[in-house]
Amino acid sequence: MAHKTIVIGAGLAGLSAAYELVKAGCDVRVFEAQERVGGRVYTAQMSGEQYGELGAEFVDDNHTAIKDYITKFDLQLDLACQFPDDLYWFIDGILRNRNSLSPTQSIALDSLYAQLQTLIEQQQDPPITLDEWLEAKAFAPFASRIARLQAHSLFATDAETIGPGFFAYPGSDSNVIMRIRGGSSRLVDALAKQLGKRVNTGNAVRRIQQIGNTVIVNVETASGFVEIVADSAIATIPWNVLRHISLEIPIVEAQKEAIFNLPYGGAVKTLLQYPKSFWSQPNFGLVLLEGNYQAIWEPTFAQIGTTKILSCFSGGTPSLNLAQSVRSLAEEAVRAIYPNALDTIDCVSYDWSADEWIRGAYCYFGPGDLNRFNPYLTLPAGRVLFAGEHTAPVEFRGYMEGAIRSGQRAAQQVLKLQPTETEIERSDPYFRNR
Ligand SMILES: Cc1cc2nc3c(=O)[nH]c(=O)nc-3n(C[C@H](O)[C@H](O)[C@H](O)COP(=O)(O)OP(=O)(O)OC[C@H]3O[C@@H](n4cnc5c(N)ncnc54)[C@H](O)[C@@H]3O)c2cc1C
Repeated sequence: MAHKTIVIGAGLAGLSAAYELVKAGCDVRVFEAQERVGGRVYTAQMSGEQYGELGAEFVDDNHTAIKDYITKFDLQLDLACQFPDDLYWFIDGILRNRNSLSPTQSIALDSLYAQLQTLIEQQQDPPITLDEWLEAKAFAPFASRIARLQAHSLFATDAETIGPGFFAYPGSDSNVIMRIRGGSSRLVDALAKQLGKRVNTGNAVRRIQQIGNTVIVNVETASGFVEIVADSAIATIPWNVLRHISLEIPIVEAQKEAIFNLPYGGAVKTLLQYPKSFWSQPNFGLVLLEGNYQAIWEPTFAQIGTTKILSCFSGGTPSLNLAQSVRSLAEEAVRAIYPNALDTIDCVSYDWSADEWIRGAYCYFGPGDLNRFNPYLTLPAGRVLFAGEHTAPVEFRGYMEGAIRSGQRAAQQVLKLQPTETEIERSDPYFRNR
């Protein structure tokens, strides 16, 4: 009798875990609260057969696990940006990239990155916020502004809350970022197709219990609550959602504390569609700016059609104050850089903090929490394993790469579990014939 595993959540972590377990011969069922799979991967189709991403978009060159799946499922990658040339800062009304910074600005930035690198090398996790750390180190004002901007645009949080120990991990020092041709959802769809009817959407898990060696998961379906029994479970849902689910499992206090306290930033992504291009450089690039939206780029760079989309990203506290004005505020952000911007023809926007099954953008670590929580992110709680971007190796947290790696790691943890008594009983002819 095959080992039975319940996977909770059909984002990239859950789908990867399920896919790997099915390949290894396990009996897997995936329960997803929403009617669609993908979680924070969500491609929006816009007019003219163009598309943009409301969630995850960029694939870094060193993101090998996602690139392996992309190859395996016969998907293609398109170039999005090359660094340093395509990274711009719009500061004090001037659009600059690394080549056009003043010597003083360059030195300030080099000094910031060198100090952050030292934090990584020495595994330091100072018990102060990034804001306090910037003050304490007396960086030049330009470097501090860039760091605060990156807290919003990359980590979806504020310099006043994130710890410098976590902020130091920028994810990758990749020179190239790419995107999946046809949209990130293509990868989700490919994984879900492999799993077929094992994936149950519109099924929210409300309780996870372990009794003896059996895991019992309570699921809310369209026709009421059902209890599903298995040998193990993998919970891939964000911890700010998991903390609202009843957990009756053997879990150590420190891990519970991490589940209840791991913070998530906020993010809104607003896609503006324009009748044609109006910017100067061939690749709009990745433009970081201060204000309501802190990053703008063009997902249609390698797409066919004359219409163009700009992705406008708002992270941290500013993202919580956009309310109903997303379109006009995003248009305003674009006009700040390009006063001759055309009128938009379409707009789609998504607020990740308002999604009750995600409740934020991605996890971040407050002062001193990186070293405090790290040992408990992947620790099994009895026969319940944890996956999701928040449990990935630190440099891949907040990325699709992290979600996939975490799912693959949790699948390996399941495979290492000893057969339960139920399994032994089921496979023993004496028990089978009784
Ligand atoms: C705005 C934004 C931009 C991003 N940009 C990038 C990028 O450019 N590149 C990149 O690599 N990454 C990016 N990311 C991060 C990336 O999207 C995530 O790291 C990754 O998709 C997380 O996958 P996951 O499986 O861990 O979680 P999720 O995708 O959140 O999956 C968890 C699933 O669990 C479900 N769920 C929740 N509660 C329950 C329950 N009780 N019962 C059943 N199901 C439940 C949810 O509905 C969800 O589908 C971005 C994220 C956001 C929000």
